[in-house]
Amino acid sequence: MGSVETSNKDTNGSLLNKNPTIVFVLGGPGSGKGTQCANVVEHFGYTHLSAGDLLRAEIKSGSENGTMIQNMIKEGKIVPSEVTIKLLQRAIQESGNDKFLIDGFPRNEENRAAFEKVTGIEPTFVLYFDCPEEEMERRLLSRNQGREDDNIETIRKRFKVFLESSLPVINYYDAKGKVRKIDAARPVEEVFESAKAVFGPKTEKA
Ligand SMILES: Nc1ncnc2c1ncn2[C@@H]1O[C@H](COP(=O)(O)OP(=O)(O)OP(=O)(O)O)[C@@H](O)[C@H]1O
Ligand SMILES: O=c1ccn([C@@H]2O[C@H](COP(=O)(O)O)[C@@H](O)[C@H]2O)c(=O)[nH]1
Ligand SMILES: [Mg+2]
Repeated sequence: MGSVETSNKDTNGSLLNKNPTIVFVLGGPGSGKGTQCANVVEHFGYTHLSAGDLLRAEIKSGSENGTMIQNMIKEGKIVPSEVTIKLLQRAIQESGNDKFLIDGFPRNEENRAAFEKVTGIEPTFVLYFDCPEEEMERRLLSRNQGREDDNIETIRKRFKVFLESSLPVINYYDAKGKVRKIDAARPVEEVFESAKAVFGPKTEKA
């Protein structure tokens, strides 16, 4: 595993020069982050980067970190920041866009601090999909996408990690006035109406 690149013009110049809009999309497992990001992409022209999807693609690619990532995902654990941040940086740079929904990251305080240090970027705001555990559990158990972590044992571990490690990140940004909290326990269309209000008519594609 390599070290995290430090913030400087050579490694991050193109990222910083574009001064991208970054929205962190957070919420418990199964709260509907991916579902709503797809809607936001459609309406507002953002690029959706799911950290979990990038990690799963890394496993499939046969990367040297693949086995480690796979084991951590099976246990619901958080992959080291340096791995996830490198994948995000690469995806941002390859996208050609300047506005991003970063879904499911940062997952803990270390992720958050490392991302800000490496990229020099703070999110414009944080979209937080708030949903009760019973509803998230129901959704995950009927998702049927063949995810190795959608079983009750791993789901419980993921809920625990969310409460202990990810909620503090949301609280950190809340204290800075950056959190836009949405009641995600409603039908998809209603949740999206609330999300639309956050992004606002000014950024909607014609
Ligand atoms: N508002 C909703 N009402 C009912 N079902 C929903 C709603 N939003 C999403 N779902 C369904 O719940 C499941 C989980 O949704 P999704 O994959 O978007 O969640 P997620 O937050 O990205 O989960 P994860 O953190 O595990 O990646 C999917 O099967 C999706 O179709
Ligand atoms: O920043 C991240 C994002 C994800 N993980 C690991 O992946 C799984 C699945 O993530 P989803 O967002 O539900 O797709 C998660 O439980 C972690 O094990 C990560 O380590 N860091
Ligand atoms: Mg998801």
